[in-house]
Amino acid sequence: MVAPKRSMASATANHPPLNSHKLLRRAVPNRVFAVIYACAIPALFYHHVKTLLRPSTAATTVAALLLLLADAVLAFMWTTTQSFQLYPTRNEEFPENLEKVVGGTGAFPALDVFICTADPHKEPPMGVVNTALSVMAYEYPAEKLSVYVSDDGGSELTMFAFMEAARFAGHWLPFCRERSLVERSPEVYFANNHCGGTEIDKIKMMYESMKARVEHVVEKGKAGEEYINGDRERRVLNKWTDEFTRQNHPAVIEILRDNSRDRDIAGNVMPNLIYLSREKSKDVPHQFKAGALNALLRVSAVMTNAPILLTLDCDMRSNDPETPRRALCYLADPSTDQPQLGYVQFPQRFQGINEGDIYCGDLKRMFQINPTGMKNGPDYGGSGCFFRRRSLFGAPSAIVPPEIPQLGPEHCPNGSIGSEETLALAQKVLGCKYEHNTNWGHKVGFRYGSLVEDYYTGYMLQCEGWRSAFCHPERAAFLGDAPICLIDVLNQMKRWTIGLLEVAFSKFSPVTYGVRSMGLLMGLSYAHYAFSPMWCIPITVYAFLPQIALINGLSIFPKVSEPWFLLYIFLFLGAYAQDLADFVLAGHNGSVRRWWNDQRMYLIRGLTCHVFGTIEYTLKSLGVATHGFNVTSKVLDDEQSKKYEQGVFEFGAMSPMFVVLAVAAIVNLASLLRGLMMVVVVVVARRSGSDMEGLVLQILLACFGVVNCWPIYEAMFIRSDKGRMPTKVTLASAFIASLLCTLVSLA
Ligand SMILES: O=c1ccn([C@@H]2O[C@H](COP(=O)(O)OP(=O)(O)O[C@H]3O[C@H](CO)[C@@H](O)[C@H](O)[C@H]3O)[C@@H](O)[C@H]2O)c(=O)[nH]1
Ligand SMILES: [Mn+2]
Repeated sequence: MVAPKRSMASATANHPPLNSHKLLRRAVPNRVFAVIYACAIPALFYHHVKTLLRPSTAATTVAALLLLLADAVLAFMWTTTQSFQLYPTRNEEFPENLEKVVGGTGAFPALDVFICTADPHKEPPMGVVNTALSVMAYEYPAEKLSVYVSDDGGSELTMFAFMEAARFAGHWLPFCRERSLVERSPEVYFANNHCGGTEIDKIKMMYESMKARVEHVVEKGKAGEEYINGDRERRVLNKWTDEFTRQNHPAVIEILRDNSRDRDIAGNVMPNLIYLSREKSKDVPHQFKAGALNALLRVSAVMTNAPILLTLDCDMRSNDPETPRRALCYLADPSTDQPQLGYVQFPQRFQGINEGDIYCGDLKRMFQINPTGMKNGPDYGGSGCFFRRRSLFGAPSAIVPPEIPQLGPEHCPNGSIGSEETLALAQKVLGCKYEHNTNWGHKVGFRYGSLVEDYYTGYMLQCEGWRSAFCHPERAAFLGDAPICLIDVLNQMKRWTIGLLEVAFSKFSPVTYGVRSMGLLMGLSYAHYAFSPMWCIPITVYAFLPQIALINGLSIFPKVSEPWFLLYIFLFLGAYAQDLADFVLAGHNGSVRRWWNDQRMYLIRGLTCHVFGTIEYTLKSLGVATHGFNVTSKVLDDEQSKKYEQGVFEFGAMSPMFVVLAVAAIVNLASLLRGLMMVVVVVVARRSGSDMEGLVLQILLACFGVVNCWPIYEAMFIRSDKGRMPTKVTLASAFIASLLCTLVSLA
């Protein structure tokens, strides 16, 4: 599979390799294909110009102009995708050599783990607890491991859950180690291990009773007296006074486990576990997740200041206790460009995706395929990323020191994490006004200004000269929850659309600033995402224009007998075939069925979240509206889960996005029927098909649209369950569709 010439392993004369980086053989066909395709594109534009110059009616001119615009966007997007195709690589790690190279575990660097949560109702505390327990149980020296949980929900429910978890951890961690468990999230472990044994039963009961208590408290919205364990817990929960609200509260910081003091039931050191909720005030913008991460960055600097950090979303549990060692294969490798390696990104992988992955929840292209092709390493994905702390403080060559030395990456915290002095400073750096007139969010830490703070931060770090490494072991290092409800998926993508456009049209746009800072290919990679909302232009044009033209008997594409016809076929099939090949070759469930659903989601997004996100972005830029970070729900509704598992689309919500989808579905169906009728007339009347020749591409396109829209027809006309398309949406769409077709025919 690999071309040995370009392979680079990290071994030197002195030590065995920790990782290898190889160019895949498919680089050659990819490049050849890129050249051929690149020649076909100008031919298409030549054809467009010729069509435009021909004398024609107003309708055909408008159609030709729209097609030209759509194809120009497609050509731009194609160009950006080439940045992932020319250098496809594969990395491999050799953690078995780590001790030999670095020295024993005693020489491992300390590791601070950041877990973000923001809403106890959308992100159930038991899920967050499981994530935290799974990383506390990492196969890593406990005296070097600290887990920090940031709660932007400022919730006593989450606090309560963590006090319970801290106690349970004392039993759970030795249990995992003694048995060398691979699965260290108790929820998943107990769900998969039925065969008991007294000890397993005992700890399982302990877990179940903790879970019941936490869930009960969450349901009631308050920890009743009977759930509170001792004075200390009471004191902690008393911080939640009546004035304490989610948007307005003082900073809370609670050390739940302290590795200088606490031991598990087997007498081993336990990792630090720290809960914090930064100060919030309605008048001070809190910068969403980026703000939370910067608060974490500061508090951890004051307390432990580990040189390596791991960021995790609250639903991204560890699925492999060896993961930090894998990350060290890059971060501790003495033979790579050490000083420039800023972070190691593991792909976000998801649990509970249905067999066909109908909503493209895997986001395989974004998380698994594209990162392998980025020349300077992948972008930052928000979760499952090990950073070198130093990389968040300015370029590799020029450190940007924070406003107080205690926060700097080189500072050595002395004293215990619970000392009065440390806690006072921690409290101070959690203040909501702390960042005023500092570099936080601009030159230091996670970057502000985009709702996709992950993408933006990785981008800015790479512009500064940091590199990154992609680490994708066979067994997923982390597993998270993907939204399983179509409207949730679309709303998530709408938030991303807004965030990406914020970067695309900033002074740091990848096409200008990015290309200048990182070179053409890396600039294009980032441009591919920043401008991805532009997909909505060609997708909307191709979903409506040819179909409406067909209904009106207007030909807008070349005839079958013209050579241009073949050009269209090549461009379409060529792009699709390459896309399919990429998807399947990437492995990890790369079935043709999943690919088909993946491409359908591209079309759906193009008609919905990209359009609505762009509108919201524009309104925001004009100062008409604002938008926040709408946290994706991680709650699983039983009925919805069942539906999802069966692979049935869920439309049971009133949303303008569904109206657009339904209109497109109806227009495509009507157009296909009209086209087929015309064919039948030609055949029955035994006329020559020459006047049909110009409509063949349009009929094929309508057919493609209809096949893609199948779940929408089912939801509109066949299903009767709760997840069907609301009747109001269907009626409104039918009305709009007919209006659209009539208006055009009048024009
Ligand atoms: O004000 C906020 C908002 C969100 N979060 C946390 O951010 C994480 C991601 O939020 P989620 O609703 O799950 O967003 P997703 O769209 O699923 O997340 C993707 O997109 C985000 C950017 O939009 C990235 O931050 C994430 O890492 C990436 O997985 C969660 O742990 C939240 O608790 C906060 O801490 N504070
Ligand atoms: Mn998420």
